[in-house]
Amino acid sequence: MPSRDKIIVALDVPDLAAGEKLVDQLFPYVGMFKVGLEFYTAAGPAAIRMIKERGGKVFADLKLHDIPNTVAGATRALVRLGVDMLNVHAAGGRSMMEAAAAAAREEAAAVGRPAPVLIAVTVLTSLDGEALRHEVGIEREVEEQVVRWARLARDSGLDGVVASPREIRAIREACGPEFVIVTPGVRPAGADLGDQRRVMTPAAALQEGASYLVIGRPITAAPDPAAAARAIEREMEGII
Ligand SMILES: O=c1ccn([C@@H]2O[C@H](COP(=O)(O)O)[C@@H](O)[C@H]2O)c(=O)[nH]1
Repeated sequence: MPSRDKIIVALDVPDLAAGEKLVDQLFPYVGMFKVGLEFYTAAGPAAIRMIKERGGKVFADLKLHDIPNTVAGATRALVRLGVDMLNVHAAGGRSMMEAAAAAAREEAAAVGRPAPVLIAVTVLTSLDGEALRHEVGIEREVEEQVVRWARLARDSGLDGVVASPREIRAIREACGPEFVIVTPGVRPAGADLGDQRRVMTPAAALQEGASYLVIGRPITAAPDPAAAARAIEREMEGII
């Protein structure tokens, strides 16, 4: 897979015009874009349609987390919008994830499209072990909790997980080579970490076995986003 197809650019922008500008700058170099909470809340389904109209793929990073019936309904709506990947929180449990998987499968068949890749968010990459234990109240090491949720996601019929690059090896060992591992928390050497806590460079994340890298601010906040994306791709070329 060429490196451009391994990168998912996080469009964390306040309005449709800002999203359009970035997609127009980046689409030749990046194949998939992530619409997350900020962009979707600001622009709604138009954010997804704008990317699809330009030929890009969409990861709807809405981190669904609710009772199974509600998550199934939201999943069906996202499938109808034509997203290529979407996610739910593993913390929602088995019934919720099974409901999402069934809804994705059934709605995709009903509209005659391939089912989107369905993944579960594990431990947010902004949390370190200290915060997981003392703030969230989970008395396990981060890696152990991530693998626990990855197994649950797999057993609930999901295709993969969102996790930090630091847990990739353990997830691969537990869930196998076909399991999709999407990793935010990616920072080129020397880049500002911002609110991220569990990070690796793009090349290191790829070497660990990531399926896709989610990269936002190191590309979108750069003076020339296309140049920043291409520099990251060049760093990755040597690994693929
Ligand atoms: O654990 C998670 C889950 C999702 N994200 C999202 O990824 C991007 C990362 O953006 P950067 O600017 O590269 O930090 C962002 O949209 C998050 O909502 C995550 O970071 N960690």
